[in-house]
Amino acid sequence: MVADLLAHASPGTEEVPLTSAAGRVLAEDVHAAVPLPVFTNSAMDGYAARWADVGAASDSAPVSLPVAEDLPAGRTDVPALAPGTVHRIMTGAPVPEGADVVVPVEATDGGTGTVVITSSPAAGSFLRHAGEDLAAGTTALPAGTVLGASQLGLVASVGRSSVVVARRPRVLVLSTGTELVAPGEPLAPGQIYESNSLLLATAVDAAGGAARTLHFVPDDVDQFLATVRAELADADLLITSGGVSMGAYEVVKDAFGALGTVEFVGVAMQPGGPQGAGTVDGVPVVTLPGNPVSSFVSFEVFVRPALRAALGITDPGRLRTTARLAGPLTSPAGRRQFLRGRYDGAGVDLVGGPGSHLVAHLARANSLVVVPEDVTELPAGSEVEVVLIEGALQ
Ligand SMILES: Nc1nc2c(c(=O)[nH]1)N[C@H]1C(S)=C(S)[C@@H](COP(=O)(O)OP(=O)(O)OC[C@H]3O[C@@H](n4cnc5c(N)ncnc54)[C@H](O)[C@@H]3O)O[C@H]1N2
Ligand code: MOO
Repeated sequence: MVADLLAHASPGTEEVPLTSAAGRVLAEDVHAAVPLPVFTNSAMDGYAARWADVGAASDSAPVSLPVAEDLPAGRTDVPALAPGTVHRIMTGAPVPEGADVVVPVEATDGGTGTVVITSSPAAGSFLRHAGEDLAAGTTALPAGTVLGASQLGLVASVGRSSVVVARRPRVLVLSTGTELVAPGEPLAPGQIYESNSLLLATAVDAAGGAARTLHFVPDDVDQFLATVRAELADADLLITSGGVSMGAYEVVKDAFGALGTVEFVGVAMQPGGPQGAGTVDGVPVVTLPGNPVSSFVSFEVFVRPALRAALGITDPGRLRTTARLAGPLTSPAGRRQFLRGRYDGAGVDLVGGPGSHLVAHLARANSLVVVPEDVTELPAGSEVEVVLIEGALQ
């Protein structure tokens, strides 16, 4: 449902300089305007030679040859190599026509007028051939690729200074709850610090969206609706937290329920049971439960993959693996449970219990352990499905 809502919320594309493209998602195929390597060049500092001239060199029968040219990296006029001569060459310099081997400087006396070569690598050694990494005209990166360090390095290597990327969906984040107080302020009895908006905004940004946090509101339907409606026009998605369960003061459910365009349901999962989704004034809305772990897990399960799919990311889900449970667990029948875990590459330890208020335990987790609806207990050593979340293996 969230994926369907967001599929129509894709906010188009924009061209950005490569220097501000980190983390963005390619909206075009990037073609290689040049091959990689751009030209055949040396992998070693040494001497470009003809193997026929140097192949037999040894300590007991060294080969002495005149050095015809000096080729530092960046030299653009490279004369061909005449038989019976060598060119001194540096790593990255173009290999001259006629050369079929580079003899590393360590196998020579390092001479500049004449060089004495005491051994030669096999014919063809230490040449990095034009196009062996990427042929000119082929696709360097397809649309849907997330641009991290190595991808940006590649795009720069084929000469591009800008790229067309998906615009970031603008995501409004709004927490509700009369008990909430901004961090840094004093707490009165019964009050707690508001944390979901920062948690969700950070998760939105990390998923590729552009979060804007509205000042959280108390459990007052009119104030809630006024706050939302004042901002909605500039948003591609609204995420709320809190106010969706069965209590007497469920501001989100009361306000949006009356509109008839947002559906509230109980999902057979834990945490994250009470959920809502729909549109308000035509803008997609997802209403997450207020318990912080429930908000986090709901975002992971429903919103993150939908947001990333809307951005055009080829593989929008988290990496999943199977791992052996360090200890036993129990799980309620009929609900898919997402327990917090710490995965070490082989096994997974549970971090805290199933309670959806356990934020300190959540912060120590690097994975979610998925327990299917029909499983009520598992012994230590069982294989479980593990979803790797931020910070996995770190
Ligand atoms: N009688 C029932 N009670 C509850 C049910 C139920 O089915 N029947 N479901 C429980 C489940 S499961 C969840 S999850 C919560 C969801 O409740 P709400 O979405 O209405 O959330 P709140 O009641 O507003 O808050 C729940 C909890 O989380 C704290 N909270 C809320 N917002 C924030 C925030 N921005 N930062 C930090 N902490 C927050 C809030 O203080 C509450 O402790 O309902 C159960 N109840
Ligand atoms: O199902 Mo609720 O989301 O755990 O506390």
